[in-house]
Amino acid sequence: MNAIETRGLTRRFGARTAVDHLDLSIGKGEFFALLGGNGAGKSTTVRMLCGLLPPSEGDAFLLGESIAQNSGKVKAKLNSSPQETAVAPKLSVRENLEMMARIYGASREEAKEKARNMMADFGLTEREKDRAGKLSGGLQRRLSIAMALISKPEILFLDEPGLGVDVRARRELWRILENLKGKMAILLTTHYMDEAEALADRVGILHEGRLRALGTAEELKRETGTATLEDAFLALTDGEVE
Ligand SMILES: Nc1ncnc2c1ncn2[C@@H]1O[C@H](COP(=O)(O)OP(=O)(O)OP(=O)(O)O)[C@@H](O)[C@H]1O
Repeated sequence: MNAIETRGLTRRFGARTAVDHLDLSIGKGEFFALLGGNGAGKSTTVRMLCGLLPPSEGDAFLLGESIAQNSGKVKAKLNSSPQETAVAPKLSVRENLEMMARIYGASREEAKEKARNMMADFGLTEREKDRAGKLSGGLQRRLSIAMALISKPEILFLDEPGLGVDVRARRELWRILENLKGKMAILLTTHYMDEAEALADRVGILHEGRLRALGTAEELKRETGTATLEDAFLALTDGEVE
C-alpha cells in the first residue's frame, strides 16, 4: 500500500482549476518533493491531503483511507509543518512541544519527556524557556517541524520549509530532514530546486495544476538534456531554456 495515492484529484475555485486531475503515488518511507511556481497548485494539493479542503472531483488515499470518504480516520497518522508559522508565539519552546504532545494524547509526564527528547534532537534545549515568537525564522521552522514529529506521523507534509530561512539555517534544516529519510513518507513543497535535489528521492513538477513531470532529479535532467534541476524545471514548465 502506498502512503499517498491521488486519483484524478481536482480542486476548482470558481472558474479557476487550481489542481487538475492529479494522479500521484508516494511510497511509505519516500521523500517526495512537489515543485512548482507561484500558483501552480502545491498548497491546494497539500491542503486537500491534510483534510483542510474538500476536493471538487477525484479522491486521494492516505494509507489506504479515502479523504473524500473519511478524512478523520487517518488524521492521527499524519502531521504537517505548514507555510504559515505554526508555533504559538507567546508560549515557550518547551510549552509548544508539550502542548502538541498533549493534543495527541500524551499524559503530562509523557509530554514532558517527549518535549525533552525533541528539543535534544532538534538543538532547541538551550532555548527551551524562550518564547517561540522571539526565535529566528529558521529556529521557528525547526520548532514547527519538531512539533509535527511529536505525534510520530506516518506521513509528514512540509510546505515550503526553506522559505524565509537564511542559507546557514537552511543547511541545518536539511541535515535534520535528511535524518528523517526512510522513517516516514514526506511530501515537501518547495520553490527551491537545490532543496528538492538535496533531499528528495523523487520530484514531481506541477504547472497550472497539472503534473508536468515525475522522476528523480537525475531522470528529469536527462529527459530534458539539462545540467541542473533548475534548467530542467524551466524546460518542463516553459518549453524552453534560454
Ligand atoms: N481559497 C482560494 N480561493 C480562490 N482561489 C484560490 C484559493 N486558494 C488558492 N487559489 C488559487 O489556486 C491556484 C493555486 O494556488 P496554490 O496556493 O495552491 O499554489 P502554490 O503552488 O501553492 O503557490 P505558491 O508557491 O505561490 O504558494 C492559484 O491560482 C490561487 O490563486
